[in-house]
Amino acid sequence: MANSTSSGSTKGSITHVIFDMDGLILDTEKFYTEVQEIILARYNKTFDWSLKAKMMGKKAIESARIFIEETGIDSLTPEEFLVQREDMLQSLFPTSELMPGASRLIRHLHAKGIPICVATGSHKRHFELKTQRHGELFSLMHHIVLGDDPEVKQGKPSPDIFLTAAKRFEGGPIDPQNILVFEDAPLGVCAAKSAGMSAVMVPDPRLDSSHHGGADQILSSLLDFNPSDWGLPPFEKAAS
Ligand SMILES: O=P(O)(O)OC[C@H](O)CO
Ligand SMILES: [Mg+2]
Repeated sequence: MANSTSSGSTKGSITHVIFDMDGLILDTEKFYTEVQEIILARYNKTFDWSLKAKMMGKKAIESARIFIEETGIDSLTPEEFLVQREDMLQSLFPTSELMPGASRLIRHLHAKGIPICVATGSHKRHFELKTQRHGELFSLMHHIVLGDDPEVKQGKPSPDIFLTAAKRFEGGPIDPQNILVFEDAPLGVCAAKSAGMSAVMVPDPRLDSSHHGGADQILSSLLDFNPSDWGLPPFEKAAS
């Protein structure tokens, strides 16, 4: 995938950064895919990325409803789908690994004094499991907004979660024009843009490019991010 940038974004005015978590900081989307494939097989159906694109980034119950609607599995309710996947997810999440370039970028921005936070559709119980091995890295975040936060009325693509995250920075609410969001999911990019923020998308390469619309910049990996493109302090060394 070629890296690309669209015009019209507010490059140079970025003062704050919001990170998505699943599929962006942590390589956890593969767990959701694996578990969905297992459940679909029970109903003689197969997984496809257009379904995943509609589910990624949403709150659990919202994505479960989409799963049932889109697959037409009428013998399963969204709540039962969540129960079926829970044991499998609970054993996979504690093994979560970082996505390439995530640690380097988070540590760099933190060291340069750029306020950073996380806005994830993931709820608290899953967040704790996923971040078990990464507590020190997540402690660099000024704050973390979770999908089950009472202020987040609707999941992505609603802007709720990003506007809540903008409020909670020191001196908040921060003007959305000064915020850069990193996202892997089409609905996440849509939420960031609806919030009036700039969005860098780092999509899974298997996601069809028709789902890339709306992002201000598309990257193959966080390792390819150049802070100077956005007026942020440059890395001192090239990525290794
Ligand atoms: O991509 P996130 O971090 O918003 O997480 C959302 C769900 O938990 C997984 O798609
Ligand atoms: Mg994500």
